[in-house]
Amino acid sequence: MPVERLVLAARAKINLALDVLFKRPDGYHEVAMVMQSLALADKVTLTADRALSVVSTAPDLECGPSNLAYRAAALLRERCGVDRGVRIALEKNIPLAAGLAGGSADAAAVLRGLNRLWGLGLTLSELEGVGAALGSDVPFCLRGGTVLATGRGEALRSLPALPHAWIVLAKPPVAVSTAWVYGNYRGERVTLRPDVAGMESCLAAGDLNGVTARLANVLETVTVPAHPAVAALKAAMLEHGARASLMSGSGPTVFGIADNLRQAEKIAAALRSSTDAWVTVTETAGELEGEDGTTVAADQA
Ligand SMILES: C[C@](O)(CO)[C@H](O)COP(=O)(O)OP(=O)(O)OC[C@H]1O[C@@H](n2ccc(N)nc2=O)[C@H](O)[C@@H]1O
Ligand SMILES: Nc1ncnc2c1ncn2[C@@H]1O[C@H](COP(=O)(O)OP(=O)(O)OP(=O)(O)O)[C@@H](O)[C@H]1O
Repeated sequence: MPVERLVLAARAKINLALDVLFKRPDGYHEVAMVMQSLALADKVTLTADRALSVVSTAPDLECGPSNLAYRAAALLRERCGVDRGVRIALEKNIPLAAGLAGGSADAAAVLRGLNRLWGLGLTLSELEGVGAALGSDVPFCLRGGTVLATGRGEALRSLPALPHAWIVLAKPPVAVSTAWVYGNYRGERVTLRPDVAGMESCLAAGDLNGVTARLANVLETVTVPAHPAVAALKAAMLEHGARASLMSGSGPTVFGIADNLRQAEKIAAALRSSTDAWVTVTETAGELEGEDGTTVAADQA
């Protein structure tokens, strides 16, 4: 029976390391990043339809042709000469404009799902190529796990999985534009560059302490002065017992690494008096592949 409906997890990411090497002639910045998937996820439901449409649980999110999930479906349809549509329902659990790649994760889930729903037979590497045309974080969101991303973020090499870690996320009530952060980046203001090679060695050795000791993100030099709440949250994470804390991506979300679930819940509870906070856990790429069990046929929908 052909698949008529698919339910996919669109997982959030954090950047364990983010270095900016130089500004390229095409306007993008050359980066070196260690990226990590989280269990925190939007739920993306794809239902076969004649037209292309998006609905979402987030009242502030534009669901028309500018939505990244819509753009992903439209681009794949055009590239593969498909004459069908799809109804995309987004249950948004990842906060918007947070530095957690929520939109990119939705786009990646749509590409992965439509590859099956429309029977396209594209490889992961072909899907990553389509994803790169939508945004620099989309190829990573397709692959998942623990990954070294270079180029503008689209050139990927999978790394040994980060040892399972409990993560606390806290987002100050401000939205940060990624383009603004890169546009205001000045390399000369950076005092601490991430040791990406050292972090890779720690991952190969399964050394979580070594990874946490090397967390660094040069984009903090742009976002923190504009939003002091980010620095305050980083300090609060440590004060309440996190092993380490860092801003994710272009921010403003801060993540902390906790020793266990109990401690993570305790840190999140303490932070919730002043801001939104979530507890989640790291995910491996294998856990992403295992989602086929959520497929439902049309008559069960
Ligand atoms: C901050 C990160 O989220 C870290 O993972 C990514 O580097 C950003 O990825 P993204 O949101 O998918 O970014 P894109 O949608 O490709 O680009 C948004 C804007 O950010 C800037 N940008 C992005 C990526 C990059 N390597 N250099 C840049 O200068 C560009 O001005 C671009 O117009
Ligand atoms: N499906 C989507 N989900 C969330 N945001 C979307 C989506 N489609 C388009 N957007 C737009 O993209 C902007 C950035 O949202 P997103 O949640 O992806 O940010 P982010 O977490 O900072 O991403 P990144 O870490 O990749 O820079 C939002 O302000 C929103 O207008």
